[in-house]
Amino acid sequence: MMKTSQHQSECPMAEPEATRMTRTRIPTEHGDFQLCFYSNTLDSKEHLALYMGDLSSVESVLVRVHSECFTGDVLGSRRCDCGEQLDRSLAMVAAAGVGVVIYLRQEGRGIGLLEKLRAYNLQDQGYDTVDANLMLGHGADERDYSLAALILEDLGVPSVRLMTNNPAKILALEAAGITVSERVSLAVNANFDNADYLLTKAQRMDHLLPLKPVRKTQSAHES
Ligand SMILES: Nc1nc2c(ncn2[C@@H]2O[C@H](COP(=O)(O)OP(=O)(O)OP(=O)(O)O)[C@@H](O)[C@H]2O)c(=O)[nH]1
Ligand SMILES: [Zn+2]
Repeated sequence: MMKTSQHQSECPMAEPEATRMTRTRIPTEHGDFQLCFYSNTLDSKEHLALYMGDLSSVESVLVRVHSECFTGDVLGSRRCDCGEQLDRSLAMVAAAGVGVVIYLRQEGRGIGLLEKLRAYNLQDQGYDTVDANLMLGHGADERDYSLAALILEDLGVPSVRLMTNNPAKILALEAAGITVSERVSLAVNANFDNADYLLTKAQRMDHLLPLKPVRKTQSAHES
């Protein structure tokens, strides 16, 4: 699908558009995915979608809308649950045979990597993940899901079974025109390094997390 944005500068209120630039096969440990690269008229980031199977073969498609986390996704940082969630969502799509993982470049809940790293330093001084963002002059969560909705539209996916623990993400996708027929839990095990962070997400950001106590005497390398 090709959409153009030639009138955007003349009309600042124009609806955002996403354009699939190319698609290629990516073999992973979970099987072969199709990777789609999107350009868009909202920002200059490289948003992506990985999918498997015939997306028109099911009424409601298993979907993960993942927000970029360099530290968690690439480095395997234990400060958060992102890397494990990404891996688990790919595995769940592979097990289902049909599904999509959208990879939105909204690092640090939209504040970017530099500011997220500064927020980590504040968290090491005792502030939680919400207050650290606020102290840096940001909102607690600055993400926007309109591009995820456009990507789903491009893939012909109007209805999703969304892998998430975040009720705000469900509401945002529905506001953008996507039907969320079901929430599929994507909880991962807490570890010594992310237990407080997950607790804050449950208590201050309403994430639906079944939290088990983590022994504080545990080594940082145990789970
Ligand atoms: N600003 C900030 N961003 C963080 C922090 N920890 C993780 N992130 C970012 O948070 C985003 C992931 O959001 P989460 O709150 O973990 O989860 P979610 O996507 O809202 O919800 P789920 O769908 O359940 O995963 C990624 O962009 C991470 O880079 C933090 O302490 N501060
Ligand atoms: Zn993370």
